[in-house]
Amino acid sequence: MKLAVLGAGAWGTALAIRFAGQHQVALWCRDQQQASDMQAARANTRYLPDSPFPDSLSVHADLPAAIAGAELILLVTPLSGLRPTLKALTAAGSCAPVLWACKGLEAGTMKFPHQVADEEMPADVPRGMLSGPSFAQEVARGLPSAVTIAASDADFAQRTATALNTSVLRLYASDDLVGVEIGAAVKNVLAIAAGICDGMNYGLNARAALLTRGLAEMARFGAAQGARPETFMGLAGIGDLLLTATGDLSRNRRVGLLLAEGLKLDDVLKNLGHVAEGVPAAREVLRQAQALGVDMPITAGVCRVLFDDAAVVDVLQTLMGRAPRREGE
Ligand SMILES: NC(=O)C1=CN([C@@H]2O[C@H](COP(=O)(O)OP(=O)(O)OC[C@H]3O[C@@H](n4cnc5c(N)ncnc54)[C@H](O)[C@@H]3O)[C@@H](O)[C@H]2O)C=CC1
Ligand SMILES: O=C(CO)COP(=O)(O)O
Repeated sequence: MKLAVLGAGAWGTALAIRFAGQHQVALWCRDQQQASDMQAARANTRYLPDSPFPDSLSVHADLPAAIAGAELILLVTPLSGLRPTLKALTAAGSCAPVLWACKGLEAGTMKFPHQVADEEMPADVPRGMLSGPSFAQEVARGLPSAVTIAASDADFAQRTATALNTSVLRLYASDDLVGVEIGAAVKNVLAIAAGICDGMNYGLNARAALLTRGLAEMARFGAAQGARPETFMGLAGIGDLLLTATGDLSRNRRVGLLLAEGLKLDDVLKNLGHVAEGVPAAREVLRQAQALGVDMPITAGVCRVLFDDAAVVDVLQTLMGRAPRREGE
């Protein structure tokens, strides 16, 4: 199959390398200089210096050239690039199916990626999301991983999972697109919380409680939007939550660790050198939860630390001071 991967950060590059083992892959990078550098080095020296490009991977700075003849487009910019990139695809007359791999809700609109896609893509073009526990560095190195392809069109999800499956990247199919998108957005917020918790040395008990109650929050938010409960027990729910909240390769967890050291958010983001989707997602998830009347105390606490300069000890006191309740609530 001929694939186009749009976005040459860590994740787009890792997916391009992985799928180039079996397919012809065109990797699009919006920056001409970075594209030339990658072409010359046959590697993404900025994000994945130790993972050389297979011969079947070509690099492009020109979008129409990258998507020419593509049978499937993987859109792997940060979430802020989803709408502009979909607009550019539509302007270029593309009607190839699209899978996005960016995680979050659109900043300012609270929209899920599929809602943005519904606004920007022709209605009949198949679309969905690739998500799940997958650090770019490990996927690029060919370490074993498993992720989910979700689409409202179950046949499209299954066909695409079958076509892209490799011996080191196992693909599962799901038709719960909104559930998978919610897992992806909320787990990043919870990974920031886990980083704060570990950075403050609150202990392993605290982290286990935080993640369990965080998962309950994720599932409540999902239930209010018609997602299936079992999705949150799957790769794109608890799977990605465990990885991101406990794995030190996570940028979102790192945000939390640095905040716990006392750094201000602006300095944290400057130091990171990568996108941390949990930061904009926290605000959008909380706004949407409030609009739906869903209680998300951990997300609210993360927002207080991120945007209101609240002291972590005060947020902890608020969380621990809540009235006892039944665990299923
Ligand atoms: N890195 C990882 O392990 C994983 C990342 N993701 C998701 O993939 C998305 C991308 O993440 P990374 O590649 O890791 O980010 P990154 O921070 O490594 O790189 C982002 C890249 O996107 C480029 N970019 C920014 N806006 C753009 C736009 N409008 N059009 C084209 N390119 C644009 C930047 O120049 C940069 O090269 C995020 O939503 C992230 O949550 C998902 C799974 C794993
Ligand atoms: O989504 C990811 C792994 O599945 C990557 O998480 P971070 O963006 O926190 O690094």
